[in-house]
Amino acid sequence: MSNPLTFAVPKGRILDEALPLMARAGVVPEAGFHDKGNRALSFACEGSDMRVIRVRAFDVATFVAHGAAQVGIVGSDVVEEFAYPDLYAPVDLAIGHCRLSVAEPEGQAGAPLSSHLRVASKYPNLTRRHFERMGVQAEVVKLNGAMELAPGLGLASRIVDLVSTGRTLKDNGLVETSTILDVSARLIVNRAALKTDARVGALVEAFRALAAPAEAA
Ligand SMILES: Nc1ncnc2c1ncn2[C@@H]1O[C@H](COP(=O)(O)OP(=O)(O)OP(=O)(O)O)[C@@H](O)[C@H]1O
Ligand SMILES: O=P(O)(O)OC[C@H]1O[C@H](OP(=O)(O)OP(=O)(O)O)[C@H](O)[C@@H]1O
Repeated sequence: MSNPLTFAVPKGRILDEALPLMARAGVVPEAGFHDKGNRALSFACEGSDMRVIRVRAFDVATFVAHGAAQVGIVGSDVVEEFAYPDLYAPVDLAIGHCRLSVAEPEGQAGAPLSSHLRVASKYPNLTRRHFERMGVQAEVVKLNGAMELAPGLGLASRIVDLVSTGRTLKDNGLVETSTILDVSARLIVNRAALKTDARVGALVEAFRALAAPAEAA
């Protein structure tokens, strides 16, 4: 029998929307996966030679790019930030919608950009690339959360972070000044595994069929 196929999912907010899609594609982790007290990170799947691993969102891309997992689900923000050559994102799952945006303190918005800026973000590559396109050199202060605090505490003049409702920015006195990327969750696969393991191609087709818009009746 072949090795189990490893499917990586992020442990946080995409998961609730991803699980029903996964079930329709035949990926159903065993009951223990849903037990909040269970500290296991790897779960067998019902009726298939597959296992689901639960990791942090950025690590989903790393596991799949290195072939430690063959398939995964992750936001396009993460796919674009890493731009791993061995990672292929063939299906837009149309869940986990948000956007990656620049934000700054309310009173400062609209002021001209200087040629050098300090920006706080969890996305150093996308941030640098965005400001480069505008002829601005951005020094990125890498944070892993609570970016919204940075401008008020003098750590950076701007932030680049995910925005959905806009509530977090508003509650922290910031305004969105431009959008860098519209984000949704993607099915990702390891390119080599796609070529060598027919189960990977079959999963891509199963998710593609789910994501395709329903045909008019
Ligand atoms: N406000 C939001 N609205 C919708 N989708 C979001 C929002 N914030 C993040 N996302 C999506 O969810 C992903 C984060 O997923 P998740 O919360 O599972 O990560 P995590 O592994 O818990 O994160 P962390 O590494 O910060 O602990 C992001 O990469 C993005 O694609
Ligand atoms: O526009 P909103 O609907 O307010 O959502 C935006 C917030 O959601 C994300 O954080 P998350 O809740 O995932 O927590 P984190 O700070 O741990 O990343 C993001 O980093 C923002 O802080």
